Amino acid sequence: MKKIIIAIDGFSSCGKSTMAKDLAREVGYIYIDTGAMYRAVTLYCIEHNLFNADGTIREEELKTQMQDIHISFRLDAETQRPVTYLNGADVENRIRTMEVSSRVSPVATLGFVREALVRQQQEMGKDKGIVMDGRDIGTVVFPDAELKIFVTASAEIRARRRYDELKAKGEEASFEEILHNVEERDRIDQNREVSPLRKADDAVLLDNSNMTIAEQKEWLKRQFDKAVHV
Ligand SMILES: Nc1ncnc2c1ncn2[C@@H]1O[C@H](COP(=O)(O)OP(=O)(O)OP(=O)(O)O)[C@@H](O)[C@H]1O
Ligand SMILES: Nc1ccn([C@@H]2O[C@H](COP(=O)(O)O)[C@@H](O)[C@H]2O)c(=O)n1
Repeated sequence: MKKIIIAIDGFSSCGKSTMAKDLAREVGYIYIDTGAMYRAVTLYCIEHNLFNADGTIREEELKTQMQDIHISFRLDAETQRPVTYLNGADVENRIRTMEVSSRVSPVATLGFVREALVRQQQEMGKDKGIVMDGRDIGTVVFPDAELKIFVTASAEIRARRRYDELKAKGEEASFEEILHNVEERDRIDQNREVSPLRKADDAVLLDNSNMTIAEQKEWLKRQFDKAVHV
């Protein structure tokens, strides 16, 4: 069967990685979470004092240090889930904190950061057989992807899902703070100059506000089956 590229874009916390990961596992494709890459660069900035006290980024310093930032993914042998590594260290949990979530979107507005990460993402998908999720996969990273999905759901539903997830993990979380973060990231992602978040003209729109995880998984598998049998 021919191998294709599946680009899944959409708003923050709408279930992109859940459905992308499930599909990749089912059809034996590689899964890449590009948000994790922007989060890893943000963690690097936090740990190397590249944020000023007012929250702005020391852009020139980050630009010269981009060559020192090496991001990779490895599959956890036990969970079979991808784990994000930054310069050889497992940062999977550290990139999911509210601190990183609240600082990542400004980092992702920087053209030189995007150029470096997009280059790596294109290299990862050069042999196809990949499911990649993010904000610009169908528009910029793989404009010729055979299957493009754009996912959305109401901000309240997305924040509620993230809140429930954190609570289930036993983590402190405020619903209001999460809702604010989700809305603020959407605003920055949609309005940035470089590669703003938007639906590609040829992407299939999915509003999963009233869908279960199982339903959206089946829906995506049907889209995949159609795309590979063209
Ligand atoms: N249809 C659904 N119904 C209920 N919960 C869902 C659904 N889809 C995903 N979730 C849950 O919502 C949360 C966010 O999902 P996920 O991490 O896949 O979103 P995302 O779009 O990849 O987020 P981000 O933009 O932050 O990377 C997770 O807890 C996930 O289990
Ligand atoms: N292709 C992408 C992926 C992500 N971003 C930015 O990173 C933030 C975190 O992404 P998550 O998928 O983990 O939520 C996101 O809010 C974007 O600012 C991006 O710009 N392009």
